[in-house]
Amino acid sequence: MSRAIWLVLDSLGVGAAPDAADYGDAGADTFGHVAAACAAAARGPLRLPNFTTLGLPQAHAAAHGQPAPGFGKLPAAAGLWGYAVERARGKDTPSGHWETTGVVLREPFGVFAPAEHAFPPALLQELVVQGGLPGVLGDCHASGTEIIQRLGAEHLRSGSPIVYTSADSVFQIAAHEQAFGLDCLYRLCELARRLLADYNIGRVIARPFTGTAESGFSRSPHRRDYALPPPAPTLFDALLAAGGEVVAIGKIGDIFAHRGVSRCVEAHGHDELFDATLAAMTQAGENSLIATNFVDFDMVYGHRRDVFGYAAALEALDARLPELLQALRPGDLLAISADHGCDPTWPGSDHTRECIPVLAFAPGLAPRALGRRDSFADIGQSMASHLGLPSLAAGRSFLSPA
Ligand SMILES: O=P(O)(O)O[C@H]1O[C@H](CO)[C@@H](O)[C@H]1O
Ligand SMILES: [Mn+2]
Ligand SMILES: [Mn+2]
Repeated sequence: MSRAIWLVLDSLGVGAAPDAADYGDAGADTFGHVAAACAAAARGPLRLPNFTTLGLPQAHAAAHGQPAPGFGKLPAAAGLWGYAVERARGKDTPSGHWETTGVVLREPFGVFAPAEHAFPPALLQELVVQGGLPGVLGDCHASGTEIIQRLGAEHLRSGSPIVYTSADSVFQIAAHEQAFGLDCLYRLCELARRLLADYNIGRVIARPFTGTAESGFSRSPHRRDYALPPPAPTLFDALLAAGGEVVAIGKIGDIFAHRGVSRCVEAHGHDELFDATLAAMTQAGENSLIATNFVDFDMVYGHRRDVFGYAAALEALDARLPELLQALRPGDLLAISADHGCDPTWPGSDHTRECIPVLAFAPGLAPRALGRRDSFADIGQSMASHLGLPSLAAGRSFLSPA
């Protein structure tokens, strides 16, 4: 009789991965650099008392070799804490989430090179013809908030949607929510998903925005991701097959292409996501997994290189952790991790190849250091073992005897 609650702090890396140099990310450290910026600023060091109880700064210190600035004397944690390296080659959201649930990607996703024209002309031509478009704008690597300011007015004049990508395996389409229409944008993304069948691109993402040239443009909350499904059964599939329940909160459903999910809960912003997690914890029965992705760390702060925004979001989530800890029942396992880094002090606007924190807490579980885990899959394997499921294809449980 058990339940698992898995919180993904999207992009909260705890230091460069051993192979970070292959990604141009040697020295990246999302948690450490946020902590360092705070310790050096008038606002003062990061205050994370509850994450410290769970072992987050301890996990960072283990991965990085020394405590982050502002975390000199680290107390003993009350749970299990360590860090994990990603076996899949990639630093994107689906690779990280899927590996955590037992599916290690053998072939990395395809990406579009940062050339003057990022996309193959034949692909764009098909999109224009089949989509009945006057043309497309963009066709480049870009930050999503920047490109709508740059091309939003031209999009309104021409009716041509803005297509762009990043170091992630994504084909993103930005269009005005009212002028272009949300349904038209979603349909266009479905077409793009079909046209990309041979390109192994992880996600097509609809990026609707609102506003005018005069007032400026801003993205609406109606983003929608069209992801490839995981190439093999995940922890979610295993739990469903065993008659359990999987509650996917926020982006989780999209990331798994809605496979292995019993119920999706839409929520925007960390407070809503947190509230939805608490609500699911009161409703979910035995043999259930509640998975929540806290996306703003990545989308609102990491990619935007907003280091103090990142810090404030961490502190805000920390302040709410006691509510969640109090909601844990005997038999519940809380696992907290991340999916990649997105160091807000790093050049550019892309993810960073980093180790992730591995935190686990359960009533009655003796605290312990987990050290370095060789795959994110150890987290899923541990949840599988906690839930009494057969072993997943990858990962070593840290709950079973070594
Ligand atoms: O700059 P925006 O549009 O937020 O893009 C970010 O979000 C996408 C999905 O994670 C990636 O392409 C990343 O670069
Ligand atoms: Mn992510
Ligand atoms: Mn991202």
